[in-house]
Amino acid sequence: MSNIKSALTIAGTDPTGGAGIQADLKVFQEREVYGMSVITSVVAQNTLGVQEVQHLSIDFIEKQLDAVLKDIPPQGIKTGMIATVDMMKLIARKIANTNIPYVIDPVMVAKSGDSLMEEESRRVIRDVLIPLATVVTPNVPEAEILVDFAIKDQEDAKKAAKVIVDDLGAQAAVVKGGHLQGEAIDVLYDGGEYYYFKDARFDTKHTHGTGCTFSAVITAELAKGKLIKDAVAIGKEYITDAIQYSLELGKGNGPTNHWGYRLKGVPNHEEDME
Ligand SMILES: Nc1ncnc2c1ncn2[C@@H]1O[C@H](COP(=O)(O)OP(=O)(O)OP(=O)(O)O)[C@@H](O)[C@H]1O
Ligand SMILES: Cc1ncc(CO)c(N)n1
Repeated sequence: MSNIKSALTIAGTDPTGGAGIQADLKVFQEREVYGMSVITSVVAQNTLGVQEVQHLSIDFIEKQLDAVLKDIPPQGIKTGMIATVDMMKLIARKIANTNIPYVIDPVMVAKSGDSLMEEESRRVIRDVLIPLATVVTPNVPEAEILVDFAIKDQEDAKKAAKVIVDDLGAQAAVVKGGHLQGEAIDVLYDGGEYYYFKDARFDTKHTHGTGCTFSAVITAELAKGKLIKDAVAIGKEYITDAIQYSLELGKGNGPTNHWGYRLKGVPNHEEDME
């Protein structure tokens, strides 16, 4: 079994299982890579929002990272919620000297509107972590903060992806269109070409954890050795199916659900035709 591929997520938690570490591990399992996790912050949250956050100490995050990296080096790494500057600097130091594909989901604000990152960290993620990234996967509000201009349409999203690569130093960037109007179109720029990933938009509020799930698929596929554009294509197809079958669980925004699609049940949500 020496050709087993493993992936590591470094992120915060969601005890209701729809976002963060829990969502990432479910995706890794679905994509048939061995999933591992390092927790940065423990988050009391659910489908309604974030109630409280407790950060783990830098020392303890470092111990977790060493435990994994010295024992089972992964073929793909992703980071999600990294709330503080010190956490970012530690992670940069640990990842900088590896050649492992690295996906950054620059989680700043939860869908509920709750902040998941300190203000000062927004500059540090841009300056310290993004230059190390194989792929960065911002949503529109996150991309706006990273590039410092407003994104109103696909042309702006394209410009933002180019700035993240050419000026900020990532190998590739996908600006996700979930927050724009119309079809759900994500734009990938890899330093050479633009690729557009276009799919149906579903009329549902059950989209908790879509960003985590999408970036975890990309990480799993990079771990298997896929090209960036192919990994993103698989991520897009997966998240579209998982949103179509997302679950009316909880009192707020329910989680995505890929096995619903796999089992070919009746779709839970209709395509948004407007
Ligand atoms: N209603 C929808 N129907 C279909 N696809 C969607 C919908 N909303 C988002 N997507 C897709 O889901 C993926 C994640 O995009 P989104 O912009 O929602 O991420 P996000 O805001 O980072 O998510 P979160 O913060 O909840 O984890 C993208 O591929 C996007 O195009
Ligand atoms: C821990 C965590 N990471 C990311 C998100 C993004 O939605 C969330 N809600 N919680």
